[in-house]
Amino acid sequence: MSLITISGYPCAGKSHRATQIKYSLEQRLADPAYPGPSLTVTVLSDDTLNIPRSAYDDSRSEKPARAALFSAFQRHLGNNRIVIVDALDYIKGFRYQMYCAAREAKVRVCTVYVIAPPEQCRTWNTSREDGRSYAPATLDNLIQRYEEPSSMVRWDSPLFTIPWTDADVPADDIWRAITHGLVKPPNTGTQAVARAPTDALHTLESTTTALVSAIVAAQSASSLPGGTLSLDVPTSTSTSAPSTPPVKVTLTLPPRHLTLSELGRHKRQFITMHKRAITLGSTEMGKVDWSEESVAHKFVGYLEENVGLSG
Ligand SMILES: Nc1ncnc2c1ncn2[C@@H]1O[C@H](COP(=O)(O)OP(=O)(O)OP(=O)(O)O)[C@@H](O)[C@H]1O
Repeated sequence: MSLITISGYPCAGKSHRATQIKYSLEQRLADPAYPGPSLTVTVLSDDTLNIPRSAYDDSRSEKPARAALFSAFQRHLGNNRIVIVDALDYIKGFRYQMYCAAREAKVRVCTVYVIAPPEQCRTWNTSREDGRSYAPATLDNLIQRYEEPSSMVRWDSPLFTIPWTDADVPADDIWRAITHGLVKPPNTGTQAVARAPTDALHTLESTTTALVSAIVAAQSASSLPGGTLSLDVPTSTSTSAPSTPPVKVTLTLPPRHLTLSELGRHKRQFITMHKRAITLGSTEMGKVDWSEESVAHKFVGYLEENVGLSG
């Protein structure tokens, strides 16, 4: 019935907030002053799935961990549940993917951004007594790669921001969002299809090519390598109908210049991975949405994961 996605730096206090939110929701569910259907609140986290913090030490172990979280989330999305995904959820593409699945399941969504300064996260990580600390280098790396949620994008909104200094969570606002907020119907952009559309391969090729060209152009226009790039990716729709805006993406790159051949290699790998899904209708991460916007965001997520680690 509802999805609450928690996102924040490692050791920023996400589980602490998830516990507060769960408690506040359960209080309201038991209170006749808040009439409504009978719901259960389920928290999904690395801990409930027995994923150790060391899974984030490298991309080989991180990917299956994320896939496990995503499939647990899909299994739990149901009519009588409020699902709280208490995880790093630091990749924009991953939050987008959960949002698409939630819309497909016609559930209400909201995102909770748990904020703590890096220094505070390091302190809490060091003083942690539950044996669930991150390796210091992993913690720093995750903070560096963290993609902040934004209330300006539909997959992160409504967005509730909780600073580390706040004693409480905005329980009433969260309650309203997930019990009375708009249930967005699946649209052409988020509807997963049983079979890929016939132009899926073309979309894969053209969107990834456009994105690679936009990265190359942005790199040559910038004096410093790396950093965060905001790109407009032209799509076939925006090219043929100028009133349709290009897809806007933000991409965080490692501090070095990416060559066209490296980007081309990642593009080919991404296409190969997804070609299989054209025939199967899904990947290990679930059904595939073949819209140009979705492909662009997925490719951005793929590049951020793979380019950052291959340098
Ligand atoms: N607001 C807070 N005040 C005091 N200590 C806190 C606060 N938030 C978190 N901590 C401490 O930081 C540590 C990690 O907290 P928590 O598990 O909530 O963080 P997390 O973001 O869920 O971590 P992870 O990234 O490992 O999932 C715990 O030892 C906890 O006591």
